[in-house]
Amino acid sequence: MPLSHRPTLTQYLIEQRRRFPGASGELNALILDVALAAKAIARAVKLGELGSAAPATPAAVNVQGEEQKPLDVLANEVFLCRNEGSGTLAGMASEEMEAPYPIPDSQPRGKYLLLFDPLDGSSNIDVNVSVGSIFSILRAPQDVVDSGRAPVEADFLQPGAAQVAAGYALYGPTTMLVLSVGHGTVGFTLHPDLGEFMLTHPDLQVPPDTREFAINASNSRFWEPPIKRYVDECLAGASGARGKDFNMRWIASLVAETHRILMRGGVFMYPRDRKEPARAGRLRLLYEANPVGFLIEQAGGRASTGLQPVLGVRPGALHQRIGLVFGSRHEVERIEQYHRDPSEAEPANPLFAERSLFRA
Ligand SMILES: O=P(O)(O)OC[C@H]1O[C@](O)(COP(=O)(O)O)[C@@H](O)[C@@H]1O
Ligand SMILES: [Mg+2]
Ligand SMILES: [Mg+2]
Repeated sequence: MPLSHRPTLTQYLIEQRRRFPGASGELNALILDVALAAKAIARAVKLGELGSAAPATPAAVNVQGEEQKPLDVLANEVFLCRNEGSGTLAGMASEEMEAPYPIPDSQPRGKYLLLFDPLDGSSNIDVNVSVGSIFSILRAPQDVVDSGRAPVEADFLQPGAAQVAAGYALYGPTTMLVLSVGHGTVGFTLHPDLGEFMLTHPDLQVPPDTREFAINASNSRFWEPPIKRYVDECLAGASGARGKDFNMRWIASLVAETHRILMRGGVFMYPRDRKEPARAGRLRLLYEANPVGFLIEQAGGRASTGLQPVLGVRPGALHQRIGLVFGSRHEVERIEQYHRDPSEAEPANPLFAERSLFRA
């Protein structure tokens, strides 16, 4: 399609509002501010060592107990500054901050809550591999809107199914914005000269079947039996129970893995495991699992904890972690089936078990 005919993000949002009159202009304004934040972060990421994101000395540690990269801090600041004055928000919550961020009294308040992982996959920055930003938009509870009080943690603890919109920006060879406002999942590519996100992927669909899986295999000795079984069967390939060969990928950047799956299918697993029994998983429910789950399900895929749809989980804490499995529907359903049926949890064939590469 010629560039002149491609809708911009603004045109797409206006068109959505015309087709689905329930969507308000406030939501559009909020999404455009998030997109502007993404453009600023994309610019900082592209400058790399030439940019101004100075290393903290000593290295800062965030509420997750993880070392903060300078770009984590900068991306967080950009999200806060760009969105606090939008007039669309009652409050924000970030993976990088312990408590919710109240909108300053000097700024107008709105009816939405914005939750974000300002820079995802930040362990990849130094090696120049794709990173991204993930965001989730919820409605603030009515009493927050009516009273104008600052939202507290409990106001953010809504299941993923309640999301009004979710998306991510991917800072890769091209900068992309992938978005769902609840009517499918679409992708925009940032035109570097025009500075506009142009609609390039108007109807992303995750194919129901795949021969590609992604998991951090260094954790294999901690996996629970259903995941061990699934991965062993993939590795056994054409000679095993599945009767076909599989390919494996691991980028260690959730945004990049999600994007691959939206482009060509696949299954991603960061399941609950026995590595740190007190921790329910690696990924954060509110900033990672829910927005990714929303995008994947809106594209016809499936997102699960292994035991239940992730979008149905009622959060218990702002920084709650969770096991996550998502992607091509038939594979995710198979993994859920392995979780439901403990008698099937270990492979029956001893020869197959012996051959397993990842058996502890
Ligand atoms: O290093 P691991 O254990 O493979 O974990 C990788 C996972 O951690 C994350 O990087 C977590 O995100 P952050 O960079 O925002 O902390 C995910 O993007 C990715 O899937
Ligand atoms: Mg992350
Ligand atoms: Mg992060």
